[in-house]
Amino acid sequence: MTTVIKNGTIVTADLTYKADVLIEDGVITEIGPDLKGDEQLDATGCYVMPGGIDPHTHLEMPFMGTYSTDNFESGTRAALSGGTTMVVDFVLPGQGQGFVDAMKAWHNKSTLASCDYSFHMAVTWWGKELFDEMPTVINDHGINTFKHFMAYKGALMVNDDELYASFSRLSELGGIAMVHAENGDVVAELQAKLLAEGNTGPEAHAYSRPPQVEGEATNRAIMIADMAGVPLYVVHTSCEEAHEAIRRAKQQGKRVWGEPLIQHLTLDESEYFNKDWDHAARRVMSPPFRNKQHQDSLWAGLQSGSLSVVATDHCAFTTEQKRTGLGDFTKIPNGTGGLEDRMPMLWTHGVNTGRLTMNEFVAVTSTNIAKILNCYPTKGAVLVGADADLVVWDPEKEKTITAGAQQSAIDYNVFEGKHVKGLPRFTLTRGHVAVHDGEIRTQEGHGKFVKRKGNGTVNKALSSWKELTAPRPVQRSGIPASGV
Ligand SMILES: NC(=O)NCCC(=O)O
Ligand SMILES: [Zn+2]
Ligand SMILES: [Zn+2]
Repeated sequence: MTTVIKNGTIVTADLTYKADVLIEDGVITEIGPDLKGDEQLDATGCYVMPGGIDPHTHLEMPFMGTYSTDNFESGTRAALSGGTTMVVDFVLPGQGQGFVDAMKAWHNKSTLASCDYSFHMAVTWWGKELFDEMPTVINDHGINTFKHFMAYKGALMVNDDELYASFSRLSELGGIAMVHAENGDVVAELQAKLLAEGNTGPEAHAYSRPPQVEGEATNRAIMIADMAGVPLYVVHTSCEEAHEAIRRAKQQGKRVWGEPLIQHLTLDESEYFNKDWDHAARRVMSPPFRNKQHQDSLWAGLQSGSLSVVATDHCAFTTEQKRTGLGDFTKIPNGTGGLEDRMPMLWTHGVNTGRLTMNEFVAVTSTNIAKILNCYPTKGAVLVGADADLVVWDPEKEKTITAGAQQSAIDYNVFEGKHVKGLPRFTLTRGHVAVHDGEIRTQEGHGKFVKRKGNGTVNKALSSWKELTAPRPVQRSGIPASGV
């Protein structure tokens, strides 16, 4: 069966033009005028764009004594409802657990997915077993990105020697290093001090994680990655201090990308001062929301290209789960939702305000990350041969975000009451129409795992440069280089 999207305007990261799109067996087979298909989707007045890719989710994640509530079923349903057609989740090995063993658990959970997905691997400890397993993870299992937590001391955090060892191995193997960049030692000290002083509420979560802890760790990760010779992707960049470090590194030719979240772009720290404990605790995430100056810095980074991708870090906990931290803010499970709202919120606050062009919107929600992760143009493109992961975007469609109407399984929404203009009319996942003019038609299990090869173009360029500039002995006449 063929499907044709008719009368729309195609918007990609670099082009805007009128054409129909023909789809067969989940793939785009023709783009042009007056196409015909068995099923017809009317895109009059709409933009036909690559479906969103959210490269940062935690679905059914074991964390802080509980599991995040959205799993691959509700999480991918929420994604598709908001125009996102691929998610990338993090495999988290336990202490002493191997990569491959941990990956099996994630493959089991993800059979519920209704859109395509991929995995990053987390490096939560370091040792010979992981050193030996890294090649098979990249070459046989299709995971080329490895995340390191510089925070969550005593749990997921790794130290600088472990960072350097893992980054160096990734450099050899053509992988990409990722970091959650916060100085976990300083955070732990600040948490203890705040609690001792009687600061127990959710606002103390923000006090314990000032921009400096993020700026310091971001800069440290950049320098360690540079010494190891590996490209670096910094997740949830939330403040000017971290952005500044990334901007400077990019200007120096270092291969570094920064990822702001839609939450940090549109919600601010005043949320933590709300008198309602539940309201504030529901918004506890790391790094915390910041003030307007930091938000302006993030927007400017997206406009100028110093920041590359907008994600969600979707890690949703119910109010009941958040209440574990009543009386002690350090026990509030860290994480917020956003999968369904990322695209409409970014369109509303980015494109509708003139901060982003439509093409920039496509770049930061889909195409840039597809290139970074090495799955472009199968994903992130409107091209013949690409997967038909598409969103038919209606710029006139409006709604007010409410938890009552959301797909996520939790009982609130951090964007509650926000009005958005710009929503999907149709969302297609490999040709299957999962959202049909407001009706959700997702198919549990339709999603497939996306394997991603290592040694992408940036790895190749960086390793050529590192080889060219590597330390070499000076040849001196009469003195053997070996010193004997
Ligand atoms: N961000 C957050 O608070 N929770 C999810 C885990 C992480 O990414 O740090
Ligand atoms: Zn994180
Ligand atoms: Zn995360």
